[in-house]
Amino acid sequence: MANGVWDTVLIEGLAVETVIGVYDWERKITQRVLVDLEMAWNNSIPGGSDDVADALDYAAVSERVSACLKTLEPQLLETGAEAIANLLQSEFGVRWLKLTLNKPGAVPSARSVGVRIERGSRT
Ligand SMILES: Nc1nc2c(c(=O)[nH]1)N=C([C@H](O)[C@@H](O)CO)CN2
Repeated sequence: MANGVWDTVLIEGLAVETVIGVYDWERKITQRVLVDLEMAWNNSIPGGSDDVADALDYAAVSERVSACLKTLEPQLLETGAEAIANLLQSEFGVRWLKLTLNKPGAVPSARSVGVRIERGSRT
């Protein structure tokens, strides 16, 4: 555990309206995807400096994640999840993340359906 980063930055329930789905009718409409993110970050540094430049800026991440899903218009939630994980690692330097994409309403008899992935390492 020594030298590992166990702090995280959270985004919960980020709502994104985008074209998503495998069926023809789904390619003609937008649907709501809910994004939940937990991202490893050493929060002791911004906690000491009080400078957002040292923080993982959840506002910037939210904007980028939303733009990614809107541009990608994926068929599968899995495709969207992989794209988000890749951009968080390459553009924001996030070393570990847990990401959940929910598509409420996709299965009317379920409260929600979705996928969850975990990428990277905290050590
Ligand atoms: N594992 C997945 N299963 C399904 C997905 C998906 O993205 N990942 N998508 C669909 C359809 O688009 C569905 O949401 C339409 O109701 C079906 N299964």
